[in-house]
Amino acid sequence: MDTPIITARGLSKTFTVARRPVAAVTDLDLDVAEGELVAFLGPNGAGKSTSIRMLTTLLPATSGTARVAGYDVASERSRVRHAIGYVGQGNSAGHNQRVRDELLSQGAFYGMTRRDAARRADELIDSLDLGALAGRGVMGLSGGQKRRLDIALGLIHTPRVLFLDEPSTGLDPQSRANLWEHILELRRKSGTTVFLTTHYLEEADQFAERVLIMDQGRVIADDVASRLKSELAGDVITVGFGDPARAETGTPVVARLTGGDTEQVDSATIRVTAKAGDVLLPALVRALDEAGAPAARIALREPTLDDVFLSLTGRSLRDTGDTSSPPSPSPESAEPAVLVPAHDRSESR
Ligand SMILES: Nc1ncnc2c1ncn2[C@@H]1O[C@H](COP(=O)(O)OP(=O)(O)OP(=O)(O)O)[C@@H](O)[C@H]1O
Repeated sequence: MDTPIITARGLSKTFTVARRPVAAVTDLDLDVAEGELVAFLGPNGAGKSTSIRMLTTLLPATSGTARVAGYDVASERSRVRHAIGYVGQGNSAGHNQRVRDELLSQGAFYGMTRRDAARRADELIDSLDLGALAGRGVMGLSGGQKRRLDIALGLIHTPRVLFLDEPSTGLDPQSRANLWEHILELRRKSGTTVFLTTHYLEEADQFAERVLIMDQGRVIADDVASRLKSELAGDVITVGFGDPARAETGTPVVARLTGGDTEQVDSATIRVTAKAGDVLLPALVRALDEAGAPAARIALREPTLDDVFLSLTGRSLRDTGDTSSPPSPSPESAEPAVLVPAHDRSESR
């Protein structure tokens, strides 16, 4: 990798809650290349937002170091802030300006001339499909429209890196798909590095070039989604035998061929996980026939990132947190949706 645009070494954050230490992030090591699209995936409380908030200078680390766009997040905060865009979990609902004026104000925060800000605002209005809304008040926008505006606000100063904390949480599926189209299009055009957190497994799987899975403050997997799935989880094979006696005869055959632990679904159905299950299936069918326990039906499901999480932690991502609705932010973490360089409200923490 050429000089990474984001690096972290041993980055850690411990909060004190009711006089007890809470290790939110432990020893985060990270290298992100310029132009990469990286997703942080993990259950509620895994430490994703805390990591992003440290990388964006919103929160000082307890220990460790990080550099973003060539600058140290602790000693060169202002330079980091000028080089990055940050869109947090909140949204811009509280603002009462019109959409285009909101963008111009954001440009002014970054010290842009009015002319430059206007040119860039119009560019973003165009590429984020906000044209019909440019003269509308921010308050009246829908959730998806507000998120698109947030992203435009995060990009007004043409940052090299864009951090998005759960950009699509709370949006309906159509607005999520639309938002992603815009994120991908922006990337295609500008090559901006995008680092985001999400609860949605499918999003990370489909759009991220690299997925970091976080659990209990630690990164437990870091690779392209397809390799995580093929190497850390297997295909899920479900074999239905039609009757329990046949299942009893067939189960050891399935276990031997797949080398996996079989799991009983019901008295006549078992499930097992196996690598390259599609290659295994014909032999499995033959072996069961020969053993006198022919399968009545066989289903094969390719692994998901949830299976990866399950194989790494023994828990399902879907059980460990609500993946469909936004978590309520703790009062301590309440902050603006979009970072502006003038606000240093997290400095003292
Ligand atoms: N400001 C804070 N004060 C005290 N504890 C905090 C604070 N912010 C986060 N934590 C704790 O740190 C841990 C990690 O939280 P964090 O918000 O980083 O997780 P997350 O993976 O982003 O979760 P979510 O998906 O719910 O946003 C949790 O135990 C959380 O309660």
